[in-house]
Amino acid sequence: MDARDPIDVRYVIHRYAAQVNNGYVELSREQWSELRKNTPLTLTADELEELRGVDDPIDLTEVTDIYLPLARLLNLHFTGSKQRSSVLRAFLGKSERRVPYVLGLAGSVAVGKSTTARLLHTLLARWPEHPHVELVTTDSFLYPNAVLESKKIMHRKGFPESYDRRALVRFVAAVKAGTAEVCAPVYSHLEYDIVPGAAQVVKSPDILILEGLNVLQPAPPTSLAVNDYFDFSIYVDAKVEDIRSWYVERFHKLRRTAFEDPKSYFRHIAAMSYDEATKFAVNVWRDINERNLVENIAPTRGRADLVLKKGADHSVQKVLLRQS
Ligand SMILES: Nc1ncnc2c1ncn2[C@@H]1O[C@H](COP(=O)(O)OP(=O)(O)O)[C@@H](O)[C@H]1O
Ligand SMILES: CC(C)(COP(=O)(O)O)[C@@H](O)C(=O)NCCC(=O)O
Repeated sequence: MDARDPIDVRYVIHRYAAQVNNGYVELSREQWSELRKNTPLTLTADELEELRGVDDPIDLTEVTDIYLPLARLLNLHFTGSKQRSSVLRAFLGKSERRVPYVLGLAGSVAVGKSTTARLLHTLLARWPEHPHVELVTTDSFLYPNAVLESKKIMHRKGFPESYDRRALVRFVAAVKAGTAEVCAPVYSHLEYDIVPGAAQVVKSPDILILEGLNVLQPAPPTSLAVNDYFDFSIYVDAKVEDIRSWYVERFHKLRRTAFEDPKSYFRHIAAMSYDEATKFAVNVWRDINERNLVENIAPTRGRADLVLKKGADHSVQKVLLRQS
């Protein structure tokens, strides 16, 4: 074909545009919020108060504009995957089997993943078909501090090597396979460690939400990654400078609340002055969390099906949705 052929030129422009957007369609907050259509708000302000994380200013407008369109999209996608799985079973001449739908949720420390995860947990469980939804955070699969210390990687908590990746993959595979009860360990933010002997029992959910820093990390060669089991994935994104200030502000909030608990790993921080605590938080952010964000987490953003881009005030300003 002649390179100057107008059709060919359009094709080239289309290819270029797709490359620029990396396969995503980008929607402004206004465009996205219109996609709520008639999805009902099933949450009260008091219930939202219970779900939001420390220092997360989320309100019902954010739920209506951002999370209801997302719940609608997930409902359509969930229905589509159920149909695809039925078609496959019918083709194989096998009886129907419920295959759990797995939703991955990634992003930096302090970006607000846990609020998003808890909110989706509640909204999805309130769909008319009342699916059984379970939420698991990947901190459950961090190695205990004693193991991190023996590996000399205590300062790398949250980096890919600080997780028992195989145990996490085995856990998700067992849930996906329809196992009646699958146990996950339990992590305590207060004690900053795995709780010995404690377990979260996941009982054959219709939907599993798996939230964590590294859920979009690719697998080493010849291994499987947790995201191989995902039906849909979301990355919560914001500017590094904004997340840094959210981390430090939250640290000060925790200093006056959780850190005052005698069981808190960070109880010595409660006795520090404001300036000392700021210095401590800024150092932890810079040496651990920002480094992990830049080196490991942000590079996985392009693997997500949907990216929620937050502005400095924590509200979602843009949504990127993968088209294919
Ligand atoms: N040291 C801490 N003590 C008590 N709670 C904490 C501590 N660090 C984080 N949290 C809480 O744990 C949850 C997960 O935090 P994090 O991993 O930073 O993810 P995100 O902010 O994206 O939800 C949040 O609800 C946060 O408020
Ligand atoms: C526990 C975390 C690694 C998050 O784990 P996730 O559930 O995302 O796998 C993180 O909240 C954390 O504690 N990071 C270590 C550095 C810090 O204390 O901020």
